[in-house]
Amino acid sequence: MSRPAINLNLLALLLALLASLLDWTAPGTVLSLTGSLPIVATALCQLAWHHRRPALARGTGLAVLMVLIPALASFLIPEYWISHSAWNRQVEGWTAGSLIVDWRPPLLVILCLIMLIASLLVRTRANLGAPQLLAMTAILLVMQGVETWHATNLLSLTGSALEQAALWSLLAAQLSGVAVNWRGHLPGLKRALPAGVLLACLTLLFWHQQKTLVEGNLHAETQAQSQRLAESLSLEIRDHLQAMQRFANSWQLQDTLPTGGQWAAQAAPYHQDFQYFLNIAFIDTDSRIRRVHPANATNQRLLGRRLFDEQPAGRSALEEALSNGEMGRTGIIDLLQGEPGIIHYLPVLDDDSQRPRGAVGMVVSLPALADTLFRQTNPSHFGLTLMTPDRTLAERQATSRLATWQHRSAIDLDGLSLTLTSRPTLSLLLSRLSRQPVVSLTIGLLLAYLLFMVLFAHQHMDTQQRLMRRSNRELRHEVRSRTRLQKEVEWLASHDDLTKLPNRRQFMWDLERHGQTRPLSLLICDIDHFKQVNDAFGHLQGDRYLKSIGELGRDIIESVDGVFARYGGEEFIACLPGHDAIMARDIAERLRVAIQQIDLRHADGSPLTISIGITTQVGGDLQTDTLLQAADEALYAAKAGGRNRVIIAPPP
Ligand SMILES: Nc1nc2c(ncn2[C@@H]2O[C@H](COP(=O)(O)OP(=O)(O)OP(=O)(O)O)[C@@H](O)[C@H]2O)c(=O)[nH]1
Repeated sequence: MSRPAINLNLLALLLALLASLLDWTAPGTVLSLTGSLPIVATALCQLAWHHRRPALARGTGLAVLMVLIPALASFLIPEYWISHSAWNRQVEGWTAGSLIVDWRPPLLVILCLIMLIASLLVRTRANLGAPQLLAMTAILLVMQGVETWHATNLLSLTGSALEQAALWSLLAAQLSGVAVNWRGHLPGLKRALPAGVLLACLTLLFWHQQKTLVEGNLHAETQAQSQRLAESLSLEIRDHLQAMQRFANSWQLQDTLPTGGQWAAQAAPYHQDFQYFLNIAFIDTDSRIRRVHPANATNQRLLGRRLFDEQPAGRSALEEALSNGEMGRTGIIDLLQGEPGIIHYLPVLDDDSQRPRGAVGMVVSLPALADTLFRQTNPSHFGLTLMTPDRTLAERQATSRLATWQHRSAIDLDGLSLTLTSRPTLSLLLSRLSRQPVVSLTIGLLLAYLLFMVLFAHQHMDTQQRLMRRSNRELRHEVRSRTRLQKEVEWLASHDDLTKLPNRRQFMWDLERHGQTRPLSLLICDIDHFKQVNDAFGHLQGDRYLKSIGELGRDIIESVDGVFARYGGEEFIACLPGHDAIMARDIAERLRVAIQQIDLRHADGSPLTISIGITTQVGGDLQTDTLLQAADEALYAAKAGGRNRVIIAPPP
């Protein structure tokens, strides 16, 4: 249980609770509490972990993940799988009018919490990727800081300052509690962590760039939509002016004032097409309203009224038509009907004199005109306002919550400048917002984690292989030295250490090996008066004499494919397979003479000599004891006969 880790966790818990409290008390943001609550739960989960309650920590962590993963999914799943409005339908029952964005924590907070909890679920073990998860949490937190300062996002993707501070504390708590356990994995971490962190950083940069691009495109798209709406308003005005021009011209051929019936019949189709005309009236040269359509009660009351008196704001426009025979248009005025609008006056000219006989007046209600236009867009997509520089003419509220974006489009209304302000709704934007940047971010972070795991495992395997290679080398070395030792032991067991000749036991085996060869001769050689050598020169010199005789004996006997061995003390023994007694005697003589001739002398200067007893088996089974005894007896005879001679034992 690490004290600093617990303190840092408590700090995180305090900060998260404070953030929740502020969210709770802030007006209208009660639902953003959901951003802080998972942080509180994660802090509790970490506290349980640091208090050595792993089961409780795992349970809490899994419960938080069960909330966070659907929240992350709502950022990832394409609109055509689960639409944004479907997500909203899930939550609108919880509190009236709430949207999914009110309930889910910001994207970067979700990712940070998932990393922190995942790190606990893998028991903060380096070989299960905990260092990479915590490093990615740190990178995400840095990104949150950057996003907070340069927030141009459609949605807030970051936690509040308090929430970010709480997340930093949670991260510090985990690091202070577990980093010490990773010391043993330093080579693996050195190889895997830089690559994993680099990929995570690149992923975040790529995500940031993609997100900016996607939001920019969406902004341009909704702005273009707003612009098209403004242009269609201008087109509408132009259309109705052209239509009314035709309407005015149609009266030129008629000499008399149109009857009420004629007027209604002609004006009705136009009114049908342009329903925002409050009326279409015929005004005589004295500015009196003589005919009006539609003939509703309001319009009926206008009949006979003199506009020069009744509507001074429109006088100059009317005079333009009645006096100059040109089309006149009022500015935006308060109409007699009590709403803002504009009136177009089109002269009706006498066909012969081309003098005005009156004018057609078209009264356009701007709220009604705007309404016609507004009806072209879905109220759940945009909030719209039509305004002059100093007054609002018409407004259409959206049925859904508005985003912060606002598009302004200028409208040229036959020389009058209006502004159409459109504000897209949050639902519209979120339903059109591409999920690709968040998908890339999630996949990129997952790949960064996997890259860490692969490199870490690779390094681990490398170390294991190195250790295995080293222990194999040591094992091979051990086997070699044991084999050498074994051979030495075997050699010592079968050889005489002084003369390096086979010893008696080995000789017996060799004799058995040649046991089937006939004839088979056996020689026993004994140095004459060797005791005197020892006595005169000492044992060491005696040993040197023994070695010299051994070397000479081996050379001569092995040159005829025989075996020469030390029989014991100053005695040697030889076996000559395939040699009969005569041949054996010749070889023995050669040996005797050779020894006499080398420079081995007694103290009195006389040469060292040997006596040799020979026996030969020419047939029958090998009778070692008999042979040995016969050779020994022959040797005894040689000694008794005066030494320095070769005696052949009599045949058995
Ligand atoms: N230096 C040395 N002397 C040895 C070794 N083995 C036996 N001897 C000596 O060989 C001598 C044998 O002496 P004896 O058995 O009396 O025989 P001898 O002196 O050779 O006389 P004869 O055999 O009768 O001619 C002894 O003095 C032993 O100590 C050995 O390995 N090294």
